[in-house]
Amino acid sequence: MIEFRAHGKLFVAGEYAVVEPGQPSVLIALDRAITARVTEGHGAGSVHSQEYGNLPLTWTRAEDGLALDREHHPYDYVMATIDLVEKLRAELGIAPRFHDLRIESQLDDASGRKFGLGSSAAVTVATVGALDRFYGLGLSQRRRFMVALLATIRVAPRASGGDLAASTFGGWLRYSAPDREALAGLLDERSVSAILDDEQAWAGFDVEHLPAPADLRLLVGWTGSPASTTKLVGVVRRHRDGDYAAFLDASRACVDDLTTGLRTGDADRTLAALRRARGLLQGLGTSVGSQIETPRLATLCDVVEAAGGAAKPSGAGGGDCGIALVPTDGDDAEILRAWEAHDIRHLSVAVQPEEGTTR
Ligand SMILES: Nc1ncnc2c1ncn2[C@@H]1O[C@H](COP(=O)(O)OP(=O)(O)O)[C@@H](O)[C@H]1O
Ligand SMILES: C[C@@](O)(CCOP(=O)(O)OP(=O)(O)O)CC(=O)O
Repeated sequence: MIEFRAHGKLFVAGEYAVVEPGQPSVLIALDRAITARVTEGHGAGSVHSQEYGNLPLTWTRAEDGLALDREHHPYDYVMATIDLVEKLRAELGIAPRFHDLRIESQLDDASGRKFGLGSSAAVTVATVGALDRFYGLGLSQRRRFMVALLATIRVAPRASGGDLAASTFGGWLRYSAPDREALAGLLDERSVSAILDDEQAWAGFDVEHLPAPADLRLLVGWTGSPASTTKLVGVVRRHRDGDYAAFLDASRACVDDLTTGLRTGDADRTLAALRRARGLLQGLGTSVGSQIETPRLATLCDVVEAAGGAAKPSGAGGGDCGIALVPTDGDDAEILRAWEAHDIRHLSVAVQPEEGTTR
């Protein structure tokens, strides 16, 4: 049996700005993953996951591609990924086979509730990885990311792909996105292989490992289910005015500072950059009239500040996780007690070490 694990993620800085091609962000991969296991299928393909309840998703082949059971399942991340990988397989002249894919997630709790740890990205990267091995496509790590992003564009055209990068490359990462609108256009016109080979099409995409912060510990708290990320990104899009350009500049400067803090092992600079990143998201929320930092996320952060650390919402906000960095000689117990008193759930996650190189 073939198995592939892909990790969850959290944004550290650069959210919202990162949806613009070339705008930098910082992310971490987490030691919680989604596993995709694949075996030979017979007469049809299937996908089993708690996400689909008791009814597996099934597909067969039609003359012009895959024939999906759309009545029971929407065209989701897994299906978009299978569709794209099958297209690439055909382009490479590899014979078609059916496969049964089994997905297992550590990114939800027992009831299937999501913590905002990047399950859509992890399931996409895990599916690409498992099918790459199943068909022997020989994709490099970088190409697996690219295929995952092309599949994601079909489902969430505005997503930055930062979560896919964290899931693919692991560790602490600096990431900026290519132009997904342009890539979406190319997907209608050209073969997948031609797009993967065209360096120009990926302008803006950059990913680089960063060292973990010196003398700082990571803490993550979950504040409850958020508003829809797609909706929040849409709200920000509709408010792109003069302030937005200033926000992008400030976000870049902040991410650059964070990058320097990490690279030079400067804990004070790293903490200061995280605080600035929190302020930028607060300002963005105010300027678009949408709450990115909810009252509970504010409490999560304030508790950490009072204990000498720095914290901010991670990702789109409106709920979900806050991320904190605290000096290693500080008292975590005090923070965790205060979080608990405010009904903020501490998630015991750690950073998943980097895998391979990003080049
Ligand atoms: N275990 C899984 N099996 C199949 N698909 C999954 C699984 N987990 C997540 N997904 C896909 O990802 C989507 C959730 O994405 P999203 O709401 O963005 O959550 P997250 O913030 O965790 O990425 C689901 O609707 C589904 O399409
Ligand atoms: C706003 C963003 O920059 C970050 C959103 O991060 P989240 O981690 O909150 O998103 P989902 O897991 O997909 O719900 C949008 C993006 O980068 O695509």
